[in-house]
Amino acid sequence: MSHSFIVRVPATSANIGPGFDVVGLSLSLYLTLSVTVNPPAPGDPPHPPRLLYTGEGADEVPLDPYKNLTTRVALYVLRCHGIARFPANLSIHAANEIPFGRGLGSSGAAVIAGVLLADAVCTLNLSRERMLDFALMVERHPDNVTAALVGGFVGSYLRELDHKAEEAASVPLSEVLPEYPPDAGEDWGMDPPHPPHGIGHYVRFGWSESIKAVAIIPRFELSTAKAREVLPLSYSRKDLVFNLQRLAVLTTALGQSPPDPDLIYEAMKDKIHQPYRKTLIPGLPEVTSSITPSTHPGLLGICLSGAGPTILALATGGFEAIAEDARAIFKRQGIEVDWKSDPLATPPKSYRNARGETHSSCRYQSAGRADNWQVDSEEDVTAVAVQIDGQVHRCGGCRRAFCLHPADLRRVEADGLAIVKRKLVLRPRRAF
Ligand SMILES: Nc1ncnc2c1ncn2[C@@H]1O[C@H](COP(=O)(O)OP(=O)(O)O)[C@@H](O)[C@H]1O
Ligand SMILES: N[C@@H](CCOP(=O)(O)O)C(=O)O
Repeated sequence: MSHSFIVRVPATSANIGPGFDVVGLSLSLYLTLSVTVNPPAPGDPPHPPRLLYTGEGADEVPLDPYKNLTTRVALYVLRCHGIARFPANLSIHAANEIPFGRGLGSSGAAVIAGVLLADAVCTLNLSRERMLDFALMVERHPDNVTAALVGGFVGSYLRELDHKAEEAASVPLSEVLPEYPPDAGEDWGMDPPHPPHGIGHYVRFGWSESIKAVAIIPRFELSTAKAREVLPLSYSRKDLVFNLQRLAVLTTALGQSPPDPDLIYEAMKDKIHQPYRKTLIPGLPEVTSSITPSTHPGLLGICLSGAGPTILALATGGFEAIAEDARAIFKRQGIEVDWKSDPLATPPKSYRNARGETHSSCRYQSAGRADNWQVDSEEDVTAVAVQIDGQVHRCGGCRRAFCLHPADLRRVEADGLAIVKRKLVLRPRRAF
């Protein structure tokens, strides 16, 4: 019988000003993998994984599963579990809404999608923590991958490892994800470096429902690696204290209702990365200094998103004026931008399963096991199976239904997807 499931991973905005390499916020733009494993037809040899890619990055992303970031990460996770290859007759359609190299966590999402793909396709039953270990072997700052995996506004740190574990976690990326030569045989790249256990630790902060995000996205790419090269190796105590003071205030201030613009605007300033990146992003200092809560009512704070060049504004209103004025500043520098606000907004609701693990909200909630969900909110959850392109999709874990929060259910309905099975489950206590 054929088996299909969907993995859905959100974009993220890292740093939020002072939280360099520490905080991340998931956003409502997604990388979605529709995955099908078909049994081989009698007499047909099993075919290798087929990758189809649409949306952002489609013209540049490799479709060879041994070269594509998501499938290479999946293969790395499988090989750490002694599984040499993907299941036969695997087809993956990646539909991507996250632009590459803009500071919206496209690579973090691709890495998390690879870990979730491996987990679902070979039923590895990895815990959230173990998934994070694998992701952190590839993307070594935890801010994006953690927010992409668990959803919401999160802070994370990397545990201090003992010498042996430190060595294991510091192997060059080329050994974790080796480039596959064209003649790579089945055993090639086997026995990769395994991640130490418990590398990353995180906490989710509160988020005021009235705060929305506006992303102002310049039409040029800036690789995160390049934007990290311009950063110094050491900082003055004054600059470190400047950031620490603001970060401590920011993580609580963004959860308060109503949010306080004066407190948040100042708390989103930074002296650790943005001043050094302004050479790569003409217009950055003008945008962050001239768009303020007094010039733009509704604005709470404004910063570089991740390594840039996207600008992230947090606001309760006045989205268009913020974005259009930022556009005018960039235009004077000869840079065109696109901007998105609602539904690029509140972090998705998250769900907790019986083991207390939280999952980022997926439209079809399939990025993990859907068994025995405990729901964070008091709202009802509906279990559905949906039909996409004539195929019925169910949860990657229990394969019986997706568990949808009402907002996600409305989105499924708005997308016009055929819901082939539906059951209302009020705060489920056991698998259905
Ligand atoms: N969905 C994807 N599938 C495969 N590779 C991807 C995907 N998303 C991003 N990448 C890779 O990651 C690169 C961008 O990563 P990076 O420079 O860290 O920028 P950012 O994460 O801010 O978008 C892309 O150029 C591409 O090589
Ligand atoms: N903390 C990192 C975050 C990079 O995020 P990305 O979305 O640009 O990949 C940094 O600032 O370098």
